[in-house]
Amino acid sequence: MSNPKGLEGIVATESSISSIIDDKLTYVGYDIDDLAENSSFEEIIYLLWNQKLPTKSELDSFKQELADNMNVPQEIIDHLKSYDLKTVHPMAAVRTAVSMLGLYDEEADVMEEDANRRKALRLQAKIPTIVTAFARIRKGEEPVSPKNDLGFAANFLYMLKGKDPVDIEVEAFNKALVLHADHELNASTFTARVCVATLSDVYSGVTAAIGALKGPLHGGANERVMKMLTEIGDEDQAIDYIKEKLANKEKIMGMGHRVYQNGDPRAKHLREMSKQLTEITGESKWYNMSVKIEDYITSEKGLPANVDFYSASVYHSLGIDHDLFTPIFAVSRVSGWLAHILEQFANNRLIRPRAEYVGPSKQAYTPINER
Ligand SMILES: CC(=O)SCCNC(=O)CCNC(=O)[C@H](O)C(C)(C)COP(=O)(O)OP(=O)(O)OC[C@H]1O[C@@H](n2cnc3c(N)ncnc32)[C@H](O)[C@@H]1OP(=O)(O)O
Ligand SMILES: O=C([O-])CC(=O)C(=O)O
Repeated sequence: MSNPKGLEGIVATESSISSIIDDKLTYVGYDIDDLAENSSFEEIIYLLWNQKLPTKSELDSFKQELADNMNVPQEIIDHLKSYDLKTVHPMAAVRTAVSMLGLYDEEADVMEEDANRRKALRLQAKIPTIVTAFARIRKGEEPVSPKNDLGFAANFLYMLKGKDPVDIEVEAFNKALVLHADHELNASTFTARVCVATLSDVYSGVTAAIGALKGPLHGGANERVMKMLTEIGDEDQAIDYIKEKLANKEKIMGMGHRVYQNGDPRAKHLREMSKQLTEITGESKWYNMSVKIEDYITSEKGLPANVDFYSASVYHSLGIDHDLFTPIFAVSRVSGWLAHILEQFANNRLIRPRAEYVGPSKQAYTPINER
């Protein structure tokens, strides 16, 4: 039995949602560079779920449907308020609240395609409300209801900060959402597909995926990148800090990728945004430090920056708390998870690989009082 560690290189399914071929990323065949420059995040969700770009009227009504579904049940807000607000990580809060959402959805266990699509829309619309409500509650502030006339990216920033965001913030945040939306069979998407392939429900699939995204080898890296930059503090200290980490065999967060050999095509967009935004905030040191680290790791270890590396200084420049970076990843990636869940249901078979047994064999059983 062949057994590549971490399933490296194994093709586990067919998919028509996104592809990574020769270091190029496409969503439904559209190059990520074109989408990043031109699309709204709502257009991307529509594309991933329907395998086509929307017309203007399709997009308008899709945006309206999302805006109409953003409110979450008061019971969930009350539940968020009941957590230990000093210690609970927002990613754990979101994972729990998304699972709870299923309890308040009458269609949670209805398995028809139309019902699954309706649930997908409700989930996509409500996750930003959950993330921003928790962010405010733990600061002693009341959650802010979404504004029906704002787009998805603007609404997130509005609900987070309680004031209308400026255009450059909305533009940057929208682009970050577009860049994080889907990524072939990454660990959290695979988790979602494995979960629903048992014919479990959409809420279970997304809850499982959030759990997988939370880890530092996956979506949790973006928060750790900012922790590292903050620890370094001064750009002149960056290389010494990195050398020490490498000498201790520690990984540099935001660097390296299982699939890309010559660089993650999303990183250059985030790098440019980081440059622009840190100039505006007067904190170019975060960008300069990141460039130094990237150059060093790339030349010393041949490892490219991944999507999590520059997103850290982008979100920091937007005034977002560092432990919200991974929940924001989930706000975007849920669009991809849901697309994959719908695709899995459309052509389902249980996902059940094998393990190569390497434990002891032919053991003689010893009764408990003789051990
Ligand atoms: C959205 C995302 O999920 S993007 C990824 C986010 N995660 C991170 O940024 C965490 C840091 N990066 C990593 O841990 C890895 O590069 C991963 C998890 C992304 C990919 O890992 P894998 O393909 O499994 O590679 P693996 O971890 O086996 O590393 C291979 C070699 O490169 C080294 N390496 C890989 N990434 C790094 C890194 N970031 N820093 C230092 N060394 C690294 C490993 O130590 C290992 O070296 P060795 O062969 O001498 O033992
Ligand atoms: O594809 C991966 O392994 C991780 C990643 O970059 C993503 O999920 O965006």
